[in-house]
Amino acid sequence: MTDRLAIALAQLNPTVGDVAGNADRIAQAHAEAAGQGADLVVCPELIVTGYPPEDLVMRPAYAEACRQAALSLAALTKDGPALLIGTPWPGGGGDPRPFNASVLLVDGAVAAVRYKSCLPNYGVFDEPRTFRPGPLPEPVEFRGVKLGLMICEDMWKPGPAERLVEAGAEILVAPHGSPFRQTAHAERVFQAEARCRETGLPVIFVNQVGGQDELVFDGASFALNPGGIAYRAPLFERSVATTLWERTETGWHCEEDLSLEWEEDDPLVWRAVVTGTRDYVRKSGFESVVLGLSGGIDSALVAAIAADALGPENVRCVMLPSRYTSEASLKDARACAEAIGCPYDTIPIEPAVEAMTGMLADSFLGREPDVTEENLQSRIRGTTLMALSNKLGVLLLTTGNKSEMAVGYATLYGDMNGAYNPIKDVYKQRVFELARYRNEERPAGCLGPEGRVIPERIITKPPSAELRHDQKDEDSLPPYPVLDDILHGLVEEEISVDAIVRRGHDRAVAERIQHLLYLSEYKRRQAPPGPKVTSRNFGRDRRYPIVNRWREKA
Ligand SMILES: Nc1ncnc2c1ncn2[C@@H]1O[C@H](COP(=O)(O)OP(=O)(O)OC[C@H]2O[C@@H]([n+]3cccc(C(=O)O)c3)[C@H](O)[C@@H]2O)[C@@H](O)[C@H]1O
Ligand SMILES: Nc1ncnc2c1ncn2[C@@H]1O[C@H](COP(=O)(O)OP(=O)(O)OP(=O)(O)O)[C@@H](O)[C@H]1O
Repeated sequence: MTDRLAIALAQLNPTVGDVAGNADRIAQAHAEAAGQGADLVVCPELIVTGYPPEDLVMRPAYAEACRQAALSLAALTKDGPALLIGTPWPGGGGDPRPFNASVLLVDGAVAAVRYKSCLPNYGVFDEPRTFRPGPLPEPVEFRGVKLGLMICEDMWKPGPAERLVEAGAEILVAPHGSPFRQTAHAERVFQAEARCRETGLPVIFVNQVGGQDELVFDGASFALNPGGIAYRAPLFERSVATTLWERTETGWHCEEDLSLEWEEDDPLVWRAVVTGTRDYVRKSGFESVVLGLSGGIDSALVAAIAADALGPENVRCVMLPSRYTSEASLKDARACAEAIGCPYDTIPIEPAVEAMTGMLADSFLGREPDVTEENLQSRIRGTTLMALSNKLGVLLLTTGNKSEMAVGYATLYGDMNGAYNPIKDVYKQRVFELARYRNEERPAGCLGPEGRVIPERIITKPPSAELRHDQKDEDSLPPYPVLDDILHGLVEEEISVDAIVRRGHDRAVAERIQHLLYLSEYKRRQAPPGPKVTSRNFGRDRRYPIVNRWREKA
């Protein structure tokens, strides 16, 4: 039995499906932790496969490859620290779903395997679909110390911790695959404190970092003593840090090191969208991106995010002017590209607009120009940008904010073309806030320049799609503060139209926004993915039917 333990929190960035690469990442972390004098290295949930692996884990060959990779890592522990790693663990019996397991490797062998018992089935999670639940966990013994393993959701319910303390656990260890949303830190610490209070035991929380499709993992691992947080790991960065533990009269305690503070609000959201963009592009095998830079706020913000993610030299900005593009837009787009330091081209779309208009003249005979002609310009831009993507081997970023995507204010196969949308989960009001924030501060890990990156006029002028003369967004939509508040009510809060009217909104406006929200589900299902930053994104978090005649009256 030992009275001291050095436990490394390995906050790693795996790539889903890259089993060999993830095993290497674990081995590297193990070597670093060995250098720090660690006795045990704790990795995030399902680190061998990367979280969330979705239906992939139901392929027997995949689950078995993960298990084998986990077993082969035991060799590292012969002459080094022990390892706690997460992997799917096939269960047999005709059920294609494996267990979501934590494997303790000690002295070159498997010392224990424990399964996750509470499988989350809400929000973005649907684990009962792909994993089978395990029994309530029993503690595992390491150097005479009983560790209580709570795999992610097992920390979010009282049952597993209660069982573990009854069975003699001395330290609770919680490997996590917990995605970012603005409220995540508070939620996680709240749950860990609750388990700590109920059991009197300290908690080690180790989370993944990096982007995976629409999810971004912020890390933010921590150690919690019954007296409060003892250690905080960095945000959004890979880190391997060894914490020192001592057995005292009142139980195990982590030596305090609170040198790191966690940021809140704008810096957090900024780093989330940057991390999501960087990892989507890089993990998909691309180095650089292209986007249409219109002189408006949305594309300017996307260019700044992409430059922070990939370096300005890897963000190609293209102005695609039409007859409606103002002098101001031309100047603003160029000034923005210069401020960020991105390559910048101009490709006028007028020749294509004339050619398409001529081609369609007979078919459109006798019909007045309408939104068709407006959308044609957007589609010509979309096609041009996809041609650049094909020829130059760069991904196209799309730029529709959450407010626009909510009401369908975007053109299918036009400005919705693209691989990834960094601001898909950012309401328009927040777009302005983030632009102001980034002009004042460059957050940690960002590759773009210091100082102002978005010219002031882009932030202060009224938003316009410039698809016809004198067009303003507010001709078709309520002012953004009104629109965003109604949308927040309908999407994040899921409150009734009645409740929105009681909040002070006009009934006809609230009903119209609800109608547009339901109506444009078909567009959102065809929209590119983008990083989740709110409590409810369009995607896994909010699953509404496309064909839907339900409308609620105030
Ligand atoms: N239920 C349904 N299921 C599947 N498809 C459905 C559908 N209803 C219509 N459609 C199809 O969708 C088409 C209509 O959609 P779409 O062609 O996109 O066009 P639509 O939604 O009619 O127009 C695009 C709107 O977005 C605005 N816009 C465009 C570009 C940029 C911006 C901006 O500020 O960022 C704003 C533009 O001013 C206009 O108000 C229909 O013609 C039909 O083909
Ligand atoms: N003249 C243009 N040159 C290049 N890209 C354009 C141009 N006009 C529109 N786009 C692209 O289409 C997207 C939709 O833009 P649009 O100007 O219609 O409305 P928006 O949502 O207000 O966006 P932004 O604020 O970037 O202007 C833009 O973000 C941009 O990527």
